[in-house]
Amino acid sequence: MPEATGPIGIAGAGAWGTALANAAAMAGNDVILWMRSPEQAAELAGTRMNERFLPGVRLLDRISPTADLGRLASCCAVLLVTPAQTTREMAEALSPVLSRKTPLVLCAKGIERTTGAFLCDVVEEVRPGAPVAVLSGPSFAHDVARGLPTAVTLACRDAALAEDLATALSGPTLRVYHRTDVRGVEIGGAAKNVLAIACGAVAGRGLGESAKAALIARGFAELLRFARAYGGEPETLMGLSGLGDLVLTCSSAQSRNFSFGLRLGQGASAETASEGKLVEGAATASALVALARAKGVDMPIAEAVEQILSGAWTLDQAVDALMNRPIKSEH
Ligand SMILES: NC(=O)C1=CN([C@@H]2O[C@H](COP(=O)(O)OP(=O)(O)OC[C@H]3O[C@@H](n4cnc5c(N)ncnc54)[C@H](OP(=O)(O)O)[C@@H]3O)[C@@H](O)[C@H]2O)C=CC1
Ligand SMILES: O=C(CO)COP(=O)(O)O
Repeated sequence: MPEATGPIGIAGAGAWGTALANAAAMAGNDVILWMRSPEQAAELAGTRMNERFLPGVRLLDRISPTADLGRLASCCAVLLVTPAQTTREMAEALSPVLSRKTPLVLCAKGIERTTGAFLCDVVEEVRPGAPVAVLSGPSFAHDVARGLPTAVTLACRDAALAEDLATALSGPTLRVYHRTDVRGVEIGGAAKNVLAIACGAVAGRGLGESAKAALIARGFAELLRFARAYGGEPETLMGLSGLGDLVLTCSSAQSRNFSFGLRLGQGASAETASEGKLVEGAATASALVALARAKGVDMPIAEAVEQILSGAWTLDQAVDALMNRPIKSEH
């Protein structure tokens, strides 16, 4: 990354984009925070608050909110923090704005639903040869924005760039580790959301803490199998962006994926359980399961989530199906 040659750009001013803007500013960077709505940009510039997505958190002075995508042209790196399913359209919009050398850091967690493509591959299709990185790990936006201690992983195939980006974004309360295993890091983030829906459903149905722990452990086995089949390194999945994020998301009602599952478990329909919030696991489940099937990877928990979301199974049928699988060796 060209050192200190410009501000950090953030595309997307939802909860995570806003939290990352504050974290990047706290790490000593000027930050340009882009959002699509000029009204929202004016409000953020005036009040220095993002009440809709991150209530109670003040934007640091080094952050410039804008609705002008062209302002990101001056940035030394841009973090893309819009929902996973908007990655292609955002990469296409950013492509003419950014220099070929500007790294795009993907912060969404998911798989493109319509094509089954990993998000890095989507971006490489749109910006062939331009640097792409992934930031993922256990990190609730509210925790990061409140300056609570958090650790995440940033992966880029270019090891030196991964280190530069991790260093630039690390601050007093956000610690960014770096890796070159882009695929492993993005798989961890995408798959844990689907598994968190299952954990939430178990909690919502009152099936007990033991069942939840079993789901986390067996879900992690699924994650490892899937990652191995698609070229992720097992060590990555054992780290922050795999096990770390799986445990966080599967055990807290702060997670939108877990809460969505919780409401499913309490009897809500898949249509109403999101309560209008972004639930990345629901958007990614069918693509994850299709990719698993294509390589013969056994992912019974992810399959059960997909069957519930598609309306093919009730939650009770899913539990029966999981409990009545043939007895086998654990590993
Ligand atoms: N929240 C968290 O704790 C964390 C979230 N993430 C990941 O970050 C990603 C974003 O999540 P989060 O910020 O929480 O989501 P939010 O729902 O809080 O915000 C989504 C943002 O994306 C914008 N957006 C939606 N669609 C488009 C589009 N088509 N073009 C441009 N902008 C768009 C929204 O703008 P508008 O208001 O105009 O619709 C909004 O600013 C997800 O993939 C999530 O998994 C990762 C780690 C932590
Ligand atoms: O990814 C997250 C924490 O690491 C946020 O999870 P949710 O999208 O489920 O809220």
